[in-house]
Amino acid sequence: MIQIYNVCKNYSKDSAALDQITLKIPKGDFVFITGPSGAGKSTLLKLLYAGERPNRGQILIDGRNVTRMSGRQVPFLRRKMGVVFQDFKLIAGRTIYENVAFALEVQGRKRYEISKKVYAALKNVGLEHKLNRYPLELSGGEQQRVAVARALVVDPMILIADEPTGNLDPETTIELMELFKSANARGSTVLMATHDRDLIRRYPRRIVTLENGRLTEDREV
Ligand SMILES: Nc1ncnc2c1ncn2[C@@H]1O[C@H](COP(=O)(O)OP(=O)(O)OP(=O)(O)O)[C@@H](O)[C@H]1O
Repeated sequence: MIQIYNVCKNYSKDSAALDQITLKIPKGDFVFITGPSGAGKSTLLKLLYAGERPNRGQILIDGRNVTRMSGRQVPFLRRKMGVVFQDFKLIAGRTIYENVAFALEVQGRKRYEISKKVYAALKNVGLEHKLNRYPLELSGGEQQRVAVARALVVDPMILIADEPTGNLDPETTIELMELFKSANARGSTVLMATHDRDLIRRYPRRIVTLENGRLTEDREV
């Protein structure tokens, strides 16, 4: 369960990126965060993985107060999360295998367990045959599928995706949505920021709309 109470975030004194946001997201939900450019979508997601801190308000994830977490506790919070970005954010100097294995290595998992899980995660996105390649040798759609494998390899409690389909063609977008749907069916709570109205129509889910940092709509379709 994610509980967001009265959260405000200002990057500068005169404008609020988020203004008094209150939101409850039960375990297993699939939520689209939508709204115009600059509405605060990315900021809201960043607060959840402690990439930014709110100026006011509280965020509880599974009963733990993210807003009060020390820097040392943040990596433990992130172990429960998979994050996917529009620009993939793969490490260029590491192979596909190494990119996906990284999160498990940080968790101190055993070598054979890592290789089993990485292979399964890459197979799930149809890229097990490219595990020795480097990110820049792959197409954009393939790179995003690696990023999804990296996010899902930890069996995340929460999958956070910030405009993940922004650089993808329509077919790859559908493949990615199907991967998110099955992760959700396996129990991950999914939060996905998107501008894409067609996508939201195609995959009817809970829709949270932000405008100018305010929550203007929260509906289930
Ligand atoms: N690091 C930052 N420093 C200063 N201002 C920022 C920073 N990040 C975001 N902002 C501002 O906060 C507001 C919300 O930005 P945010 O990126 O959360 O919006 P968004 O809805 O995700 O937009 P987009 O759809 O264009 O990505 C905007 O006015 C933006 O300019």
